[in-house]
Amino acid sequence: MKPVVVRNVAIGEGIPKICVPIVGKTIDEILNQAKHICEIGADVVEWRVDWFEEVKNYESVENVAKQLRDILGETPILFTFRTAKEGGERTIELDEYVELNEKIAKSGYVDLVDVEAFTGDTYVEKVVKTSHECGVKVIASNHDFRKTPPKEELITRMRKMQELGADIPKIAVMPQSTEDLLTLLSATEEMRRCYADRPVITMSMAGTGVLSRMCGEVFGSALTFGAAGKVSAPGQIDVEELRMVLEIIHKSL
Ligand SMILES: O=C1C[C@@](O)(C(=O)O)C[C@@H](O)[C@@H]1O
Repeated sequence: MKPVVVRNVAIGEGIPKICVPIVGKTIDEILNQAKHICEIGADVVEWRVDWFEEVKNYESVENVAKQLRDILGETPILFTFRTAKEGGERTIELDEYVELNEKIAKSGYVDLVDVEAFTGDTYVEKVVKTSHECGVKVIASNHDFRKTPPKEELITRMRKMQELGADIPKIAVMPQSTEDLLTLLSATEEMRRCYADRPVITMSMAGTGVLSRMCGEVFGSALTFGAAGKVSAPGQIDVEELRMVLEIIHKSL
């Protein structure tokens, strides 16, 4: 399995990488969060652009992306518009969604884009193609904020993301029981052992799922989201505490 190398960060090798989301509404909030993340350190920074109040104005989006690049230097930037149907802050027309992702990939200011895998194959493939032409990696994602589908279904979805050409499949699900957490971990482990030819990212959300955000190195999840203040999904823990736990596990393996 080959890691995905973005700037100097090898995702899928060694200790899981920590990604910290920016969830500001205004330009000031976004840039201040970026400065704060620089101080505490992150392997990857996710800009959750669906939170941004000016997201419908592309010029403004690109202008903020440029400033984020200046602030974050060599830290890889993941650009994510999370749609309302997958737990994000707003809805978007499909054509606009594709256009936004393609334009930002072409801008040169971001290193990775997140595309929701079940948007429609042709749309996903279009974003993947354009991103790759620009040297930008693609995370294909899928979220279920209500439940945890069966293991076979989780694996089928991640395999589908590979087939669509994503560099990293990602799946986030909500547990309704401790057994659901085991289902997510078991799907991750089987995916790595039997099917994955690239890194994958998985998490079980909320309190019941929190263990899944820490034990990626054991079961096969290459990156985990940690919070610097505001969380972007239930169950994210503080970056510094998360880093400590990841290191403890890493040392023991
Ligand atoms: O897809 C994900 C994962 C996530 O939902 C989580 O559960 O940590 C947080 C989101 O910001 C990110 O885009």
